[in-house]
Parts: sequence; C-alpha cells; structure tokens
Amino acid sequence: MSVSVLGSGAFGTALAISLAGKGPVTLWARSGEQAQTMQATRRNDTRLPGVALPDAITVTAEITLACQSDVLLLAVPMQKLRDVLSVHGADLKGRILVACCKGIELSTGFGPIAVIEQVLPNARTALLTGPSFADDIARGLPTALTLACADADLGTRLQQALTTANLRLYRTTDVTGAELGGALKNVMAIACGACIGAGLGDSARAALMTRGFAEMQRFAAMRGARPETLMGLSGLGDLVLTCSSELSRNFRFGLSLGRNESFDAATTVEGVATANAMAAIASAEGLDMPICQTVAQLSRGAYSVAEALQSLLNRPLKEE
Ligand SMILES: NC(=O)C1=CN([C@@H]2O[C@H](COP(=O)(O)OP(=O)(O)OC[C@H]3O[C@@H](n4cnc5c(N)ncnc54)[C@H](O)[C@@H]3O)[C@@H](O)[C@H]2O)C=CC1
Ligand SMILES: O=C(CO)COP(=O)(O)O
Repeated sequence: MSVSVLGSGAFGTALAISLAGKGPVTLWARSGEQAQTMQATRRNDTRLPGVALPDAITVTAEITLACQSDVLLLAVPMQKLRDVLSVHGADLKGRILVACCKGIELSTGFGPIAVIEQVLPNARTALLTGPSFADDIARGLPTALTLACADADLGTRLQQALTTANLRLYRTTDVTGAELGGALKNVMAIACGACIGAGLGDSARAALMTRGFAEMQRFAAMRGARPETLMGLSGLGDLVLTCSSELSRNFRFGLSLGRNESFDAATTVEGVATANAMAAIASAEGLDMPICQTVAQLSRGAYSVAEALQSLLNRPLKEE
C-alpha cells in the first residue's frame, strides 16, 4: 500500500519520516512555499527542528499528486479537518483515509471519523492514535500506537502497512473508544498543567489524572465504547504521557494558565475546543464531567485557577 501524509506539521512530518524507512512517502503541505523549502532543505524547521527528512520523502503542495497513494494519513488539527475534506473532497474520493487527529469538533460534537463520513460518505476510514510525541517518532525512538478500524480486514492491512521499525501498531475495531481516549486525555493534560503551574503539587495531579480517567470512562461508556479500549494505549497510555510531560502542548498550555502567563496562540492545543465540546455534550446528557467542565471554563477565562480548584473541592462528597 502506498502512503501519503496530508499535513506537514509536527505529527505529519514525524509519521512521514518513520514511514520513509519502508518506502517512498509523499508529504503534502498546504503552502507551496513551505513545501518548496522543506523539499530543498530536507528539514521542517518550524515544527520539527533538528531532524533531517530522509530521501524517500517527497514534499509537495500538489494535492492531486499526494492523493495518488492508496492510503492518506490526515495529520491536521481536529478543528480544521472538515475544511481539508471539503476543499479537497474530489481528490480524496476513493482513498483510504486514516485520521491522525485527536479531538472533538466543537460545532458538531463529532469525532474525526464521523466528520469524514459526513463529508465523504463512501470513504473507507481508520484512526491512528495513542501516546507518541512527534519529536520521539522523528528521532526513531520506540512508540506504540492504536490503529482503530471498524472494518477488521482493512484494519489488519493498515496495521501491516503503517507499522515501522519504531512504530508498533496495535489493532482494534473500537473506533469510538480510540477516538475518545485521544480526545479526552488532552483535556486532562490541561487540568494537570494548570495544577502544576499553580504549585498545587504532584499529589493533586495524581488525583486529577485518576478522577479525569473516571470521567473519560464515563463519557466513553455513554457513547458505546468498550471499557478495555480506554485501558489501552489510546486512553490510559496517552493520559499518562500527556499529563506528565512538558513536551505536551496541552500540558504546557495548562502550565501557562496556572502561572498566569501568556501562551503562543499559534500552537496547536486540541484540548481547548474538545473541553468545550465535551462540556456542552455532558450538560445536555446530564453526565457528571466536573474536570472537563472546569477546563472549559478555565480556557474561556471564566474561572481563575483558584476558583477552579474551589469549585472542584466544594463538590458534594461521594463514593469512589
Ligand atoms: N505533535 C504531536 O506530538 C502529536 C500530534 N497529534 C495530533 O496530530 C494533529 C496535528 O497536530 P500537529 O501536527 O502536532 O500540529 P501542527 O500545529 O504542528 O501542524 C498542523 C498542520 O496542519 C496544517 N493545517 C492547519 N490547517 C489546515 C488547513 N485548513 N488545511 C490544510 N492544512 C492545515 C498546518 O499547516 C500544519 O502543517 C493534532 O490533532 C494532534 O493532536 C497526535 C499525536 C502526536
Ligand atoms: O498527543 C500527543 C501525545 O500523544 C501530543 O500531545 P500534545 O498535543 O499535547 O503536544
């Protein structure tokens, strides 16, 4: 199966580098200037500095060229996915589309697979998600991810095609569980960053991760996900990674909230829109998601970290 990656940010570039160890990969950048620079310099200095692009990668801004591959990895931010699919629908038609984004669309409450299926109803879809920093993948460090595909046969073929020397893929047919694990852990990472930034300590962070995980499981169960999926790489695995490392942009965004510092608005922080989307769904469904609701309020500036802490601690006492 030939592979292209659409989206030349940190994750798209890292995936292309890893896959290039197996054969030619086309990496699509939306900006012609960026594609030319990357193709000439063999680097992505804006998103992944210090890593060389192997010769097997061709960087192009020609979407038609990129869409000639059998499998297209969609490595764009969640809130931009619909735009990319709508603008390039004619080229994407008939290809296998693997969403690599983590989040919930704010305007619809949909995960990436539902967005793809709404815009391109006959698409064959899968999701690649799990604990992995782009920088680690690009430097060849070992990583394990989840490949979720409702079609078990296609999932098996994609698992073979996308496993690389440093990227070990596990397979599931539980797309909903895999999507929600990746989306919700970002919200919890913001909460944990805010907790550490405000100097509340590692014990408080452990409490947030644990109670946050309970929220993730509750939400996923409501959506029909399998409980064991949340216990896996996309869920517990990604929660642990993102809530405990300053390499995470969501965690760093939380840190800035906790420290009352500014944060670069151009940085992709998927957890903000996802927290707001989840909070709205939880309210509508009457589901108890206090950490998610608090992160949504914090991210909108409706709460200070001190107020957020009080609102969480003042909740009625309950059974674990
Ligand atoms: N960076 C990481 O370590 C990881 C990222 N991810 C996920 O991958 C997704 C992408 O993240 P990153 O690559 O890190 O973000 P990024 O900010 O580094 O790159 C985003 C890319 O999307 C492109 N883009 C944005 N809007 C677009 C549009 N309308 N049309 C075409 N292209 C557009 C940008 O030009 C940029 O190349 C996110 O959902 C993230 O959660 C998943 C695992 C690891
Ligand atoms: O998803 C990631 C790690 O699995 C990357 O996390 P951030 O988007 O918070 O940097």
